[in-house]
Amino acid sequence: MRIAVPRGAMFKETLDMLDTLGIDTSEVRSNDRKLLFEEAGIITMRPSDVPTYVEAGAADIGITGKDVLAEQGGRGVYELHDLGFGPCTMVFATVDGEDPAAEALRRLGHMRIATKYARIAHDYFERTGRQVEIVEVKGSVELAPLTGMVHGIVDLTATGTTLRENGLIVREEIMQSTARLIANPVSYRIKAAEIDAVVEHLRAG
Ligand SMILES: Nc1ncnc2c1ncn2[C@@H]1O[C@H](COP(=O)(O)OP(=O)(O)OP(=O)(O)O)[C@@H](O)[C@H]1O
Ligand SMILES: O=P(O)(O)OC[C@H]1O[C@H](OP(=O)(O)OP(=O)(O)O)[C@H](O)[C@@H]1O
Repeated sequence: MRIAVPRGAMFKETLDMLDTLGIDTSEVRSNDRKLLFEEAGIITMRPSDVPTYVEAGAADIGITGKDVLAEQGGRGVYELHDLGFGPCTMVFATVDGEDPAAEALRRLGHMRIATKYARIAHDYFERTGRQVEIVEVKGSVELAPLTGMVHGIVDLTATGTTLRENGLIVREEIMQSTARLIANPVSYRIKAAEIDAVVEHLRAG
């Protein structure tokens, strides 16, 4: 069985979880640049690429954030288990101390929002009856409103440090996210016993 493992924020806890399944992750831990670990059956990548590899069957199962799955909605993968780690919240945030009257007026019109999560942001504002123009950025989203380029951001927060350090405050919470175990639908049938054993083990905690 091949497993798609996200590097970055969920990397260490993912490897700790795989250890509990009896998978030897020592080579992965000691190798920053290598991507495919044949013996352990692990391939490593950015969290947002995990659904792509799992959907294509290049990995049988994978670990990624609920936020990633929401943003990429409609992927052909099964979501098997909430792993609980990697908690964070998708929020709408703006510059602190802004004039409430100006904000109320703007809500009647058109807001410009910077985000890496265009679909989540678009759907959220549409659902709540507001028109927005989405400005897609690749990272450090918190910078965008400080330059006046946008009125607010939709981004993940965990400790709140990044927002605070940049003078931004949470206006609205959009969704909670944690790491999820996903599976390729064909693998889920062909390797049912193996994958079921993993899920059972995780459910048992
Ligand atoms: N404190 C956190 N901040 C941001 N993301 C977190 C946090 N804790 C867990 N996560 C999860 O980790 C993912 C982001 O991980 P990371 O920052 O390593 O990725 P990235 O380099 O931004 O890659 P990508 O381009 O795939 O989003 C999020 O999608 C989320 O599910
Ligand atoms: O609330 P905090 O604990 O401060 O964490 C939130 C920050 O972490 C993430 O950024 P990441 O490090 O993934 O970089 P990015 O902005 O380039 O995506 C996220 O986009 C926030 O910027």
